[in-house]
Amino acid sequence: MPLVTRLREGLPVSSSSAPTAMARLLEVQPGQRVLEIGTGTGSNAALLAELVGPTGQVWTVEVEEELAEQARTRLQAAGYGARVEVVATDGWQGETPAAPYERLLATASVPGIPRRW
Ligand SMILES: C[S@@+](CC[C@H](N)C(=O)[O-])C[C@H]1O[C@@H](n2cnc3c(N)ncnc32)[C@H](O)[C@@H]1O
Repeated sequence: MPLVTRLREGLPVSSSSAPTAMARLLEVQPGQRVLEIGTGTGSNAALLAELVGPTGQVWTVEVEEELAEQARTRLQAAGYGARVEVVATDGWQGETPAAPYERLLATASVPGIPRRW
């Protein structure tokens, strides 16, 4: 089940996605450069880092600055600081941090697929 991790005015604004939904997004290979839109807790970014391994790199963007900072702290504490870069930005409107990538996945709701992705 998805777990709501952040409420604003009583409405959910961030959650840890259901593991069954996450599993379908984790089709990455060792050595790949991966961009995730929607860092949330950072747990999916940690899984991606395990899958791409020491020769790969993960960038993950989170529009909520406080959530980005919390995820960055957690990922560093868990030993993923070198392989995961957390960027506080709007993945829909903003520039992506280190294009090009071999995989891009969005765990945030987006109204379409921007050309720059
Ligand atoms: C379903 S949660 C992501 C779950 C996350 N992958 C994890 O492992 O916990 C979606 C996240 O996307 C963020 N988000 C929503 N719109 C966004 C955007 N345009 N750019 C970046 N992050 C966005 C939300 O703030 C929320 O934290």
